[in-house]
Amino acid sequence: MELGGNLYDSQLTALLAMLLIALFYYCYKRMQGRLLLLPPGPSPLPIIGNLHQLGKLSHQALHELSKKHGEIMYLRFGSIPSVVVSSTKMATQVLNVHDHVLASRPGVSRVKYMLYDKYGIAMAPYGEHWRLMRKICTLELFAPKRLKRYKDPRMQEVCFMLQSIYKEYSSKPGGAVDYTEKLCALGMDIVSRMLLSKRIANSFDRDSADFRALFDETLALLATFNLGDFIPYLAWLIAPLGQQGRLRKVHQRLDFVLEKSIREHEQHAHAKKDQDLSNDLLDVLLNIKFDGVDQTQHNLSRISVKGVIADLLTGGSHTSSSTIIWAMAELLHKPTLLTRAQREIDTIVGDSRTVDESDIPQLKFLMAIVKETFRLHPAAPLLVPHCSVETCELAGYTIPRGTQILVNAWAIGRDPSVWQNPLEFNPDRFLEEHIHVDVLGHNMELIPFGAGRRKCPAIGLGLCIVQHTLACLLHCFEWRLPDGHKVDLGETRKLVLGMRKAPELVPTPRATTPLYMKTP
Ligand code: HEM
Repeated sequence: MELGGNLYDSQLTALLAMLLIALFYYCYKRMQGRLLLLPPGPSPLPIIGNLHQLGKLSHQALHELSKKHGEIMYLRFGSIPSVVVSSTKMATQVLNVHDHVLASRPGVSRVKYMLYDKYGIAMAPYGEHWRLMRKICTLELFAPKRLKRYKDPRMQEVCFMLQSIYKEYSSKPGGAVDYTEKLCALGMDIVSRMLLSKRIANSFDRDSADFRALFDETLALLATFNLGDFIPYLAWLIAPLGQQGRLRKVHQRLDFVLEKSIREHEQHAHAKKDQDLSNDLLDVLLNIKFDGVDQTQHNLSRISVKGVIADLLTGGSHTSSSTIIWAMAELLHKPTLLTRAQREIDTIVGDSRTVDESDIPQLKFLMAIVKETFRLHPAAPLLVPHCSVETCELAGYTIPRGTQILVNAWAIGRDPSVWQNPLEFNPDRFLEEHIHVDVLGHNMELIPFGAGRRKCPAIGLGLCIVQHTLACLLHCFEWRLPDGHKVDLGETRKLVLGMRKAPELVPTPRATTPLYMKTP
């Protein structure tokens, strides 16, 4: 009893001490805020700051707040000082004018546990390591020559998906098909074949099935809201029981699977060289040598190889599929657009072959549909958080060092001062008034891949997967909603921006459905 009482007293004292420290820190930050000219924003509460104002769809909540507080706002998420920008002008300041000081990433404890923290690319702080990783991605992994080399596996995966839609149609003509799961599997398998030469979604081998389950668990854990990420000094107190342990366990399993893949690749490296077999991206990473500070040649460290692979699987798998799912939903919502897109594809491609990636530049309306989808439904509505490496001035306000910067690409895509009838899905705007706007980061009004130093290094690949897959779906099948159904364009936010309820769709093969698809 005595021992229990003492333990209780000491826990209570520790808690009170923590709360006092938190209160002191809160007062100190408020005073500091008054001394510095910080951007305007809603008043924070002690300890949690503005977390209570985020809701489930933080991009929407921040958009609403920006209507009141302006295009640049200062908030605190727990103990994380944050600036949110919501206009083309401010995005230009962040991603172009001050890009060199705002191109770092904030540390998030879950990423430390789950992925490889600063050793990969996506969450690496701005500095030498990130520069090296970025160079490798740009010159080695996603260079146009390399992308061309992986065209066949991409085409095979798209055909595999179309075939599986046809199979499901044949087994229950007139019934809805699970096309969203097929698209998610497609996104994963295109990336995993490029990276590891194997499918992790559509595979019957046990290792791949384990990999997929593990990967899904990793993504789910990364997407879970965790108060401890925002109030790290109280994380031990508020983390759900056992969560840290679970994160560590999943990471250990992921590490084991990646380690196994690396060992297999190392074992086959010599045989591949001898037989001149084509390399996957893991082979490329394992073969990379770079100049160390002492001008000697070093291999990329093992933890960096695993970090980059984990980042590419995470960043590359669901981004493309969610965009295609949104595009299909918008087209079913406005079937005249769907028919127009099919007519265009039929004219360019005809009915004797499937769409090839090289057809895309001629499919102007299809490209406009994809841009319009990116405008209204960017997969990463707040991009990936940036962070300031030093104190700087933005639009006359002070942005202290270590501030998290969020760019609300979702809000910018709906800004009525840029887009006429912004909420209307109207691809024609990209054939008329906004014909010169691209998604490559040149035009700040449309930045689904970000812009500046940290923009997505795989824009070419992401765009190609979305445009080509969408064209194939429209070319091979007629699509309709089940009788009595309507499209619900509500959102949900996991790691990427998804549909609250993706519509069920019923396919019917078209005259253009290739014969090979119909043969078992
Ligand atoms: C439709 C598809 C995609 C979209 C919309 C998309 C979007 C984005 C966005 C918004 C960012 C953050 C930009 C910023 O911080 O300012 C990003 C970063 C990144 N993306 Fe993508 N992405 C897509 C596909 C892919 C694919 C297929 C891969 C790889 C296989 C990939 C790998 C990465 C990586 C590694 C980063 C981090 C770059 C860095 O921090 O330097 N993405 N992407």
